[in-house]
Amino acid sequence: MDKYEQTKQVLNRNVLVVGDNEQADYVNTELKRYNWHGLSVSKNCNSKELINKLEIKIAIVIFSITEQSKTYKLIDKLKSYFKRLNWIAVLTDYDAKKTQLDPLFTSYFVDFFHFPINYTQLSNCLGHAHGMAGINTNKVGNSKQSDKETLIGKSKLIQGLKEKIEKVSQVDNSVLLTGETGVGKDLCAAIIHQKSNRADGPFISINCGALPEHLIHSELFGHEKGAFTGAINKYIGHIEQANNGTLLLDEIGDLPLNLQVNLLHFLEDHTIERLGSCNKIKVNCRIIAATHIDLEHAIEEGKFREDLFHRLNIINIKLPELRSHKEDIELLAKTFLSEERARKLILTDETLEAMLIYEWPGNVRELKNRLQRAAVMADDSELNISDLGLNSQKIKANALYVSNQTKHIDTETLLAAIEHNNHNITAAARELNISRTTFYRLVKKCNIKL
Ligand SMILES: Nc1ncnc2c1ncn2[C@@H]1O[C@H](COP(=O)(O)OP(=O)(O)OP(=O)(O)O)[C@@H](O)[C@H]1O
Repeated sequence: MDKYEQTKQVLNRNVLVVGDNEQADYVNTELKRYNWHGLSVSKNCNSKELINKLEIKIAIVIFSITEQSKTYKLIDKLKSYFKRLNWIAVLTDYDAKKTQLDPLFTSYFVDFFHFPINYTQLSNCLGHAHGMAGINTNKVGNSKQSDKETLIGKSKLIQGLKEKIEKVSQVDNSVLLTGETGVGKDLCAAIIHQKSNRADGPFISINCGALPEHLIHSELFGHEKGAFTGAINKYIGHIEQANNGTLLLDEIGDLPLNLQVNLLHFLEDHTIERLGSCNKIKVNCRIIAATHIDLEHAIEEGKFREDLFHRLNIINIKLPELRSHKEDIELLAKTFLSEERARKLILTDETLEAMLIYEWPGNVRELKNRLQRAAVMADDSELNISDLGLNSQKIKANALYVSNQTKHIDTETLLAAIEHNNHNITAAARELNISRTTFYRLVKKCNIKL
């Protein structure tokens, strides 16, 4: 790198600030005093808003503690644009005595702040994260191969999964990928596409849970100019964009019922109508749907159409939780670390042991995030347990929860959690530290009527 490039890199102190306008503007103004240039995006950011900010390496997201899981989804979505972004959280309503941070929190963020912000500390933290991200980006930029998606793991479960993927890629039927959050459903969908004879076509992915209900219809099916107030231009929807390729419908369980009908029609006759038009357009795309919820239970609850389920479920692949193939943890960890930075990072025996005891509720995503965070935070080349944000208490508590969960969380405990959380299943599952899928399974097993 010549002197000019070096200077440019030092001066390039850009930081993405994700949040509501007023808060983001306030943070940006303060950061300017420390020579940081904040580029704001809203929480409903679209691709146009993001595309000219791709050079950024660090980001701040401002959110309330009640929005933790929503924020993780947003970060996951942004990851498809910014592959190597180091995230810092700013909480609007943190109270050290009362606030309970979600177990996944430390796997998403390198650090967190709350109002009133100490901007000197925030600036130092940004400096550190920016420097480390610089090293990461250079490394990734050199390796074309890293763009290729691969499933890591030598266990029987992952080998079996690879074999299924191989078979499924050779046919053109719809596929339903199920499994807990972070087990690699999106990754498998991308691999199926890459291995199929549609590989030269587009791979389009849409998260049905991340879009407001009134936007999903036009996002999926497109619209004509003037179809509704605000439709200034024609818009080609995701299904049409995926013509000759593959469309991944992520979080299919969140698709509103009325759109489930439209999707079913599409799967039957492979034609769509853009909003505001009666013309049928033929589209040739393969559908892969993914969900971490129990769709059969959603059918019983009247939230998911049975006919659509059977259409999508022609091939069903259930991805294993990381805790059921712990023998892959070392390989996964070493591979992720080797992608992280130029300097070699070593896992000590003690760290590895702790990683094998921990039950990874957020699965491979959590493992990857914790290692990315550790790569930024570690003071030397040996990664220890605290660099991973795992202390021994947390590991034991987590192991206990999961072993309880797999043995017996009794009816009373389930009912109490449902009651405490005003029938909010996500919150009740979180209280018991189990996934929603497991929660529904247990509810079913205990014959509890929700
Ligand atoms: N076996 C694996 N080998 C390599 N990387 C993996 C593996 N499984 C998951 N990952 C990585 O873990 C992260 C999470 O995976 P992915 O987004 O595919 O999970 P998911 O099951 O779709 O989660 P969600 O239900 O929350 O959308 C990604 O970065 C993915 O590349």
